[in-house]
Amino acid sequence: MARKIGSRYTVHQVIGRGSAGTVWLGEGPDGPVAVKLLREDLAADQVLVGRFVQERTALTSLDHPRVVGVRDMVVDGSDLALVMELVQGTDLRSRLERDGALPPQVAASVIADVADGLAAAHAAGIVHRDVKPENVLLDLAAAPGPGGAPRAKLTDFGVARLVDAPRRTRATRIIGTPDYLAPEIIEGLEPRAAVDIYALATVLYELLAGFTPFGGGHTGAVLRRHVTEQVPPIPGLPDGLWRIISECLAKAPASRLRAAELAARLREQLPSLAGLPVLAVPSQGRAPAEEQLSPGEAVYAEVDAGPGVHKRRRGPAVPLVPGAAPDSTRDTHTSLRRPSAEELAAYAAESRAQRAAPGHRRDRAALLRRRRMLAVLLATVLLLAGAAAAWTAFAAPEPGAGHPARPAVHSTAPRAP
Ligand SMILES: Nc1ncnc2c1ncn2[C@@H]1O[C@H](COP(=O)(O)OP(=O)(O)OP(=O)(O)O)[C@@H](O)[C@H]1O
Repeated sequence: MARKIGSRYTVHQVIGRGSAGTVWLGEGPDGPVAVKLLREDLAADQVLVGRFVQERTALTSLDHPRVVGVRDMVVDGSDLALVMELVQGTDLRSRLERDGALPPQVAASVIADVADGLAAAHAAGIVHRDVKPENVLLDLAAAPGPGGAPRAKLTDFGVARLVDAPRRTRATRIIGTPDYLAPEIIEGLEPRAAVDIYALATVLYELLAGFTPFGGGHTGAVLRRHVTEQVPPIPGLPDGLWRIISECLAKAPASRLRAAELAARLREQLPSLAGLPVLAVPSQGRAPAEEQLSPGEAVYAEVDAGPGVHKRRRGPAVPLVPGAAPDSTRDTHTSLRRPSAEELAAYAAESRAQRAAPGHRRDRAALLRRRRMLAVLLATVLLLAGAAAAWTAFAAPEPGAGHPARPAVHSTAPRAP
């Protein structure tokens, strides 16, 4: 069923749904387009409509091959629509769900593409603020890159900014997707370009390992890990790639690479990654349902959408606006209470205390004891094996002497007379 959007566009068919609206396949004066029709309750929000109009120039003028172009923004009666370049392909989340982790060269190439798009946006003063696999589209109509990697484009520029109207960005709330949130956002600082780098490095980690470095379990626990924990290493990951990931996941925003540097450093690695298979990484085993929250974590594990929603990792979308029904089957933007400075300090103290706790120390001591016993056992086995070999060599009887346990070795050469 065709439907008119403004005076210039017609939409025919739904091609996707997100938490902010529905994406349609459409037609405009210059050919096919994708039209994101924002939800009615968002379209009725006058503050949002005002921002929509305000942001029009910035968003429509961002023109880069690695960014899904916003062609137009339409405000028409109750319709609020973003008209976009149509990408023939799929999004990175669907690819991850279908195939699991990607070979290192393919992962690095996809992320280098997205970093190029981010570099253009950052140069134009635009921070994305919601970089995640859902917002990376794979252009399957374009010729593939190194190792057959699909060409990637970053989308949803500005949607987080638009919906993030002033009344929703009270100092006490965070909007974003917990697994990809930079620590400084959790700590209440203004999001700058470095938050996109942190989120993109998290996506790179996820493409390589099959899971995000700090995700899993309760939202409160995820946020605490971003602020207090070190990035878990990925076994078998080449050093060059690991260094890039660690630099971009630095807790201090100023220590992270810039987008253009990230793209260049990843491309330098591509030749050495050729032919490497998908890494076999054991999962972190953070089961969402069973994880027990510490008292500190419970403090900010509170989500607008209602009790229980934050317990799911990949469940129905958490809507951007309280009360709206999620219309996607995927975890997406989350609005949650930002912890105060005191709560964060309490978190760090809790983490330290947990590490120093007698139980933790007992576990560690038991582990060390087990390791020592194993080492002693191994040394004994080696010693015995060595002794047996020596005995075998020295105690071997002379040819012809015979030995009850060992047959003599007879030479087949004719004996000298
Ligand atoms: N420009 C486009 N061309 C082709 N398909 C698109 C385009 N934009 C979005 N889509 C498709 O529509 C789906 C929904 O996109 P949308 O941006 O609304 O949601 P999302 O990013 O998955 O979630 P959220 O908006 O909640 O973050 C995407 O998964 C993608 O498959």
